[in-house]
This record gives sequence, C-alpha cells and structure tokens, in this order.
Amino acid sequence: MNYFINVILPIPLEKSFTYAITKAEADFLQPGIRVSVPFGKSKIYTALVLEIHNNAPQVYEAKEIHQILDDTPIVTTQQLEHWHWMSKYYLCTLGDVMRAALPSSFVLESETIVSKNENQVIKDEDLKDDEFIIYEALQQQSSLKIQDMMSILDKKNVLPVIKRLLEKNAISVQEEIYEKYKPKLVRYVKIASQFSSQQGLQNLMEDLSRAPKQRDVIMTLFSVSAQTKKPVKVSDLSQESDASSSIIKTLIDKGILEEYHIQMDRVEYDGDDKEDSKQLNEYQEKALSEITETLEKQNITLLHGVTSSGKTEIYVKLIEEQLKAKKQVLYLLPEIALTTQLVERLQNYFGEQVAVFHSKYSSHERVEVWNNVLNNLPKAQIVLGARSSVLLPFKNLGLIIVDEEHESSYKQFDPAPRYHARDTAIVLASIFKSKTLLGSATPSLESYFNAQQGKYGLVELNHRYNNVMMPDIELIDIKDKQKRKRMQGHFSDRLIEEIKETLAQGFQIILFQNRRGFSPIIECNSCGHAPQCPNCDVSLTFHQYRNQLRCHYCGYNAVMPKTCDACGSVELDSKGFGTEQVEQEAKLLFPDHKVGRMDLDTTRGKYGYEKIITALEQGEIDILVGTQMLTKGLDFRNVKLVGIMNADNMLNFPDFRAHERSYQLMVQVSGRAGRTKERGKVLIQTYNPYHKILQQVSTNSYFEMFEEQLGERQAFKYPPVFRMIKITLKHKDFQKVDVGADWYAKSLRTVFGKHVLGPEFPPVARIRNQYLKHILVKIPQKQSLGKTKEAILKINTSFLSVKDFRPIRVILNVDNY
Ligand SMILES: Nc1ncnc2c1ncn2[C@@H]1O[C@H](COP(=O)(O)OP(=O)(O)OP(=O)(O)O)[C@@H](O)[C@H]1O
Ligand SMILES: [Zn+2]
Repeated sequence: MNYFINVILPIPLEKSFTYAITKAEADFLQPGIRVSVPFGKSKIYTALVLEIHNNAPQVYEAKEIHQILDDTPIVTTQQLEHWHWMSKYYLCTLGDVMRAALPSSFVLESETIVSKNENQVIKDEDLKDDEFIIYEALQQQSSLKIQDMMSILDKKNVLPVIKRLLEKNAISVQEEIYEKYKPKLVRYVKIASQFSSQQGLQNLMEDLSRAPKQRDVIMTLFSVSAQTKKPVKVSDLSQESDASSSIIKTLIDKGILEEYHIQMDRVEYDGDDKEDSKQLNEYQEKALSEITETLEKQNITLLHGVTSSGKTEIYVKLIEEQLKAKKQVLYLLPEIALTTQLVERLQNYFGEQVAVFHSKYSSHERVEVWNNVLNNLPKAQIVLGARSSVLLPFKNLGLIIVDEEHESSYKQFDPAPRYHARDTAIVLASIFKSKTLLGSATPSLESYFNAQQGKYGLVELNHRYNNVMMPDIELIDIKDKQKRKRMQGHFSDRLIEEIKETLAQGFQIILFQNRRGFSPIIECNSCGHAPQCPNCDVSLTFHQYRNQLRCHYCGYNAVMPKTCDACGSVELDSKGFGTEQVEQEAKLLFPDHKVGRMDLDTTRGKYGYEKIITALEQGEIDILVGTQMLTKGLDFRNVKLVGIMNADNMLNFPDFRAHERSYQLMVQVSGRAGRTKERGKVLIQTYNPYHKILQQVSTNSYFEMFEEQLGERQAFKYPPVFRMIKITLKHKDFQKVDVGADWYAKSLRTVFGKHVLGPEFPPVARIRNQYLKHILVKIPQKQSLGKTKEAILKINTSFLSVKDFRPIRVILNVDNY
C-alpha cells in the first residue's frame, strides 16, 4: 500500500498539497507535526501535516518529503479545527493562517535568512559536523539564506540542521527584532556625594536656609533613607515631604540631588510578594454572580460596566476559579504596549503563572510562550496577549476574557487572515466547550445587539468603585467662544479656568486631541496649493519638531519648504491642529507646569509608553496631551480633569461607525478622570454642542446611543443588522483597477442585486503608488453567510481567470468594520 500526507504549506494555496511517505513515516506521523518538503522547481518549505492517508493525488505525482522535523505535534488538533474555521470564515487560505499563527522560526523555508546569535557563547564541541560548518560560515558572513546553506552543505535536507542550531540558540531567524516586554523604569533620588558627609550636609543646610521647602525635602530624604535603608523613589519623597515634583526637580537641576532609574522587570517576574485579590464590593459581587449564572446557560456573556467600576477585579476572581480547576485562561487586550499597568496588576496577583504574548516579540520569545502553552506548563496558565494570542496552542482552555471588547484594534486589516480577535476567540472557546466573557464600558454595537437578541448573556455594572460619581461633563460651544473672543489658540476660557483650578488643587490633567484624519496640513494662502505625497493621493502632514512634511500612509518625508512650490509665495499656513500644537500652546499658557505628550511620535523610542505613563503616575507631568492611546483602560490615581480639544473631527469622520466610535472614545477618555475619591470633570469643546452623540456622552446614556445608532443601521442597512464583506482591488495602473472593478461589481450585482455598493475610490485612492477601488457587499440577516461567501469566491475565480485582470490584487475582507 502507498502512504501519503496532506500538508499545509505556509503560502497562499487554495488546496492542501499531497506528498508521498513511507510506511514507517506513516506510522510515526500525526497531524500537527512539521515536515520539510520540496515545492516547485527548487524551493523547500516547512509544511504542517494535516492528515495521513492512502489516496494518491489524481493530477500530479506526489513528491517525497525530505524529513520529519518534530517528534510530537507542535500544533494541536483543536488549533487545526480553529484554523479551518478561520480560513473558511475569513476567506483566506490555511497557509495564511499558518503563517500568522506560527513563530517565524517554526516555518523555515528556502528564503529564510538566519544569522549568528552574537550574545550566545557556543562551544565547538557542542555542535555536530553539519552544524559546525554552518556556524563557521556564519562567522564569515553575517547572514545566510537557507538556500545558501544547501549549497554549502551540498544537500537539500538542511532544515533539521537549522532547527537544531535554533534550538541551541546559536543562530536566529532574521526578522525585525523588537524589545522584549518593556520593563518599568522607576525614578529614584539620592543626595549628591559631596553633601553626604557631616560637614557637607551642614553647609548645604545653611545654603538652603532661605529655601525652606527645599530644605524640608532634603531632611525628609535623610529620615526616610535612615528608616528604610532602601533607595528612595521620587514619588515617595514627594509624598512624604509634601513637596511638588518641581521642587525636587530644582534640587536635581542644582546638582544637590542625583536622580537614577531602576528597572522593574515585569516579564520575568521574580517577586514572591504576591498580593491577594481584592475583596469585591457589593456591586462587583452581584455582577460576578450574575456572570457565573449567565455563563452556566450561555457560552458568551457581555459585562457592560462603567469606567472604573472595577471590572478587572471581577476578571481576577474568575481567573482564580479557572486556576483552581487547573484550566488555562486567555486574557485578550487590544494593545499590550498600552496596558503595562494591567500586566503589572495581574502579575501582582498571579506571579509567574502569567505569560505575556505579543506578535511583535522576537521569534525566540514567542517560541518560548508557544511551548509553555502547548505543554500546559504552570508558567503559562494565564496568557495575557493582544490579537494574535488567540492563535496559541492551548491544551486545556477554560475561559477567554476579551477586555475592552469594543476596540477596533482587535481586527486585523493586513495581511490575511483578516480576522477579528474577539469573534475568533469566541470560536476558539467553543472548540474547547468553554466560555467567553466580553467586557467594556462602551460595548461595540454588535456585541450589545447580540446581548439584546439573547445570543449573549448581559450583565450591567453601573457603579464606579468607591462610589465615586461619574465625571461631570460640560460641553463648550467654541463657535460662540470665538465670536466673543474668548479663545486663546485652541483653548476656551472655560478650559483655561478649569485647568488653572485643577493645577492649584494639585491634580493632573489630560488633554485629548484625536489625530485621525486631522493632523496639520500646509496650505498656501495665496494660491491654495497644499503639498501632496508623490506616492499617495493625500496631503502631507506638517511635523513641527522635525520641521518636516510627512505622509502618514507611506512614510515619505521632505523638508518643510520655505515658499509655496506652486506659486512661490511665502505665505504658507498650517490648517487643522494636532497634539503637537496643543502641547505647545499648553506650555505657553501654563509655563510653570510640566506638559507632556503621548502620541505615535513620542512613544516610538525605547520604553516610549513606559516613560510617559510612569512620569504621569509619579507626578512628573501635570498636563498630558495625547491621542487615542490615552483611552485604553489606563488607571491614573490623580487625574481630575479631562479636556477634549475638539469633538467635531471625530464625529464628522466619513465612516458608518463614526458616531459609535466617537461616543466610545469620549466616554473612555472621560473615564480617566476622577477615578479615586473626588469626582472628575470633563470639558468637551465643540462647534456643535447640540449634537446627539455629545448629549449622550454628557449624560452617560449608552443605551440611548445604542438604540439611536441601531435605528440608523437598520435604516441604512449596516452592521450589526446587515453583515458586510469588502472587496478591494489594487494595482498600479489606474485603468486596470477601474475596468476590473466595474466587471467585478457587475458580476456581484447579478447575484446580490441592490446589496452591492460601489465600486468606489476611497478618499485616499492611491497608496504607495497603488490605486485602490472598493466594492461592498451587504448581507441581510436572513441570507446565508456560507452561500454568500461561496458565490463571492466563484466570482473571484472567474475574475482572476480573465487574463487582463490576473495581475490585479484582490483583497477580501469579511466583517471589514
Ligand atoms: N474590590 C476592590 N477593592 C479595592 N480596589 C478596587 C476594587 N475594585 C476596583 N478597585 C480599584 O478601582 C480602580 C478601578 O478599577 P478597574 O481599573 O478594574 O476599573 P475598570 O472597570 O476596568 O475601568 P476601565 O473600564 O475604565 O478600564 C482600580 O484602581 C482598582 O484597583
Ligand atoms: Zn505617501
């Protein structure tokens, strides 16, 4: 009898591929084991076994595999089931899913580039002959393609050698290497050495006799360090001596105090000082028991709890239960980098049982987490991760928590699989017959709709922890303020007043400026010309701190011109405003206070987010200006005022979800105010204070917002009432895209009639020199999703079989919102 395997190759093939194996190999192999295989004329790939059988392929002669790479499966059967669902639901190939799921060092192929691991000492005698030859070659050349190694070793079968070298950590697969999970930097101070002697100190005290506050700080520092015999944190010193951070800063600037940083490493949690979880208050208790109750009857429950109601502490209780039952828990977050606070909180409770996972970690670290999860090790009982952690090899998954379930970053846009992590998580949980809890203060319309329809359980939590009142929200009409000349730059008199008062009380302030589609562009006052990106159909954005014009789509940049390129006039003006400008104005308005900024530009560097979040936590920033980043579940103790600089640009964004998203953003950012004792205050500046969404934000009326938006979605046939699939055609030739899109849309119309929208060029119709055209298919509730997708795929195949259209890239995006 002949033996064959079907495998997934890490490339977008519509079908799985068949290879021939021996009987012995057939006895050994199982689904989920990797093999190295030849493909095409000269390529080799790592492939994953799907099934073992006796049926020779009909249309081609099956090639033999090169080698088996694993002893036991590295991908579980549950994963394979999950991948099948993803590929079917999101209209992509299994190869696409495999590539997204596996760490890159698991999928070696002829094009993979490896290099020597510089920070690892490898003894020659630890290497086998083949390994040694490759290792030595890598001492000569900084990197090699696997193809090169095939010629160096003069054999095809090199993947096992590479695999062993990777396991010995002698080499690594080249990729963008990201920082490991960012350690928190804590700021400490000590007395400069020249003052630490008895005499030095005496002189210093005399010098400071006319600066009593500074003297107090020094005295406090002495007594605290004498008592604790430990390094003293800036934040502790400030609290103990009741001195503002600016006084401490003065002492540092004078050279009397020296500051230094100590890293608090959070990935490798070392502490034994685990905390017990908190005792829930009555509302949390009630919510917890309702969650448990609904989850007995239903697989999915939505926890709608207002900001700062203590949802996280409820999750902690649920996690504890799972751990007791020896089950794994997946805790999904929209973005790891922004949630260092949460990582820390969970590690305080669960210590090293928490594994943090992020697709941007180096492959080596991803492999580590992968293996720990696969082997169900104690140190990966709780996986805390962003989107891609739904693709990990869970063995015994008991519960998935999707925190901030409304966040749009759960959806992957590029490349395929274009999956939504929340929905993919729900399917994963159901494969394990386990449960999913979605949580948010501002649920997405689709989740709340599902709850209303009875598809999900629903638990509401309407009290802030500590019974702090929801922030007091005031709308400010800036049109009126402008008319009455009550604006200074972008700050209304009310906002300035409130900021002053808040600063005087010693509280902090967050100023929110949404950047999306609203960065400053440059326009010539004489001829109206605005500099454009040469690769994309979009105006360039002005970046003051570099004096540059940049394209936010492709990264193109140029020096800011002194005169208009079109007419030569010097009257170039910036329109619109971004965080940078708000920051600058705030500095001028409040010169005695420290203003910080948190956006893509200031958080790019090493420890970017960390530094800013820590600085705010430690009271080194009085006013923080920022973008959306500020909205994601941050928990600051001392922020009392939130200012939203301009609400209108979010509301006017051309997208069917613009109103829902604006509501979510504003409520979330407002939720950062007044989280401890005193009620917070929020000021929203707008040209249109009577806008319904703003009224709903100011009265915290989620349900009203939901009903009204749902009405509109019904009227205009949008999700969650209808479903949507977006088809994008892409090519560098405008004509091709245009003609192709017409053909495609016409074919779709023969099947779906009026439920096809477009084709239409998007607002930015050319990106990186590629033209884009969109077609939308709307799917009524009663229409079968499966059949709809089949019909689309059929049209897609006919389209791509037209010779003229073949070079066009077609992107299918299911649930593209
Ligand atoms: N039972 C409790 N005992 C003590 N402190 C609590 C308790 N519950 C919540 N807190 C504290 O209240 C604050 C707010 O809680 P948490 O961050 O969990 O709110 P949240 O509902 O997740 O808010 P958001 O949706 O705004 O992120 C936190 O600092 C938390 O430590
Ligand atoms: Zn561009």
